[in-house]
Amino acid sequence: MEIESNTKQQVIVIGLNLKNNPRFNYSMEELTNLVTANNMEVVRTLVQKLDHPDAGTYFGKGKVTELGQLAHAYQINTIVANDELSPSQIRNLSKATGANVIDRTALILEIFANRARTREAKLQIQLAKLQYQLPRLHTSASQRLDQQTGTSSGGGFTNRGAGETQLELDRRTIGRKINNIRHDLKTVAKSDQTKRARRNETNLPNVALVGYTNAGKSTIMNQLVQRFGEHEKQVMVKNMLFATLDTKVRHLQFSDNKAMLLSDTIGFVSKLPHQLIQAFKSTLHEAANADLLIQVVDFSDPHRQLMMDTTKKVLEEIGITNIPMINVFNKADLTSERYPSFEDSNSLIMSANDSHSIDTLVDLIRRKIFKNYITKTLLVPFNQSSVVAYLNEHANVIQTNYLANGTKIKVEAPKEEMGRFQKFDIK
Ligand SMILES: Nc1nc2c(ncn2[C@@H]2O[C@H](COP(=O)(O)OP(=O)(O)OP(=O)(O)O)[C@@H](O)[C@H]2O)c(=O)[nH]1
Ligand SMILES: [Mg+2]
Repeated sequence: MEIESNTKQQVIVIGLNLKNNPRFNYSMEELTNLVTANNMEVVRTLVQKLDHPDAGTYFGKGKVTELGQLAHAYQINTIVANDELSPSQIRNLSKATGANVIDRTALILEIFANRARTREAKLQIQLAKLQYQLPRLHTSASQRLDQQTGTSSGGGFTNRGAGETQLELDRRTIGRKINNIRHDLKTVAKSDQTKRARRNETNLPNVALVGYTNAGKSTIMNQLVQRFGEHEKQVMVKNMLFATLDTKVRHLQFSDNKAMLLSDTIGFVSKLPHQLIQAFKSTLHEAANADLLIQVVDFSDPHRQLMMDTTKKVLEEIGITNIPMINVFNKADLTSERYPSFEDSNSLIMSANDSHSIDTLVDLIRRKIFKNYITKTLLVPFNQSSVVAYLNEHANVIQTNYLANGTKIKVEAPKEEMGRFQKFDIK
């Protein structure tokens, strides 16, 4: 549900531009989007150029004073920092400004906590939050963060009363909770593995949509499911960061009896908290096992190259390398670019809302994943009609003729599959 803008919590965002980082503006813009995604509103932005963050207060002394004055003048009681801060930086900055200080990691964890829907996603985010809180147990800022999160997400320790939660949070309790969650996650992972094994048995090509959050992955998934899958299996699309938090796999069936599995995955963002990397790893099995990755990029975003770099980095971080990838430069309808068109043979400029674009994308995907298909003409004796029936059901039958000595059938199938019918081969 949307909350009216006047009820949004107003915040000041702060960031350090270390050594004139060329990605700095992009990361500040991203932070603003993350703040908005967490139903808060950026009122002011304050940045400082430094070579290193101040070990005690993140910003340098003069800037901290300026921040305190700004917070006072605008009556803002929450400050969001663009980096992960140490517990003492949070404590000192909070004390010096009189405001609650949240760092980028806590913000992302908070968004995830509010979005998580499935049991696995909820467990993963609880685990990440506990790992974040463990070294911060005694900071006043973490108390406030606990109080905020205590009311916002379901499941686990967070749905108890805020005061009670704080009292309970000693290291031992957290340690025990972490163990319990790990145990629960193993059980969930086991049932997922079974499902995955069942899917792998089908031997279908696996294609995964990956990329930066809000690029249009789920929209593309829905367009493809609508045409080639079961209509009712649409996934959620929303104009917000991290709309998708769990991988969804759909079976797509083409009219020529070829089929594939398509996975929609969680979106990426830069400087992903390391506590969340494991969560990403476990929800990205499908991408890790894919035969083809489709990287979806918001082509209308001026930072698209940095977003692609982010995707590359996150994929590397979670160990997904060496899988063939095509690029979909989506949302071209918001630009003056002609679409659908190819930037190069692996990069399609398109719009998910345009059916011609979707056709072109499907062609591209099919060219990549059905490379191993070959066409043969077979002559199957009439007493082996089950072979003809099998081919009609599982392969792409292009032409059938009934001759005196059997059924002549021109058929397209994967090379390995075709080997089984070699004895009927007449060409
Ligand atoms: N104009 C335009 N909007 C698009 C296009 N594709 C997607 N959108 C919109 O972009 C927003 C995000 O789309 P999603 O499909 O949810 O994006 P996503 O990549 O799945 O995002 P996450 O799940 O957060 O990673 C939605 O408001 C879509 O309607 C497009 O080609 N053109
Ligand atoms: Mg999505």
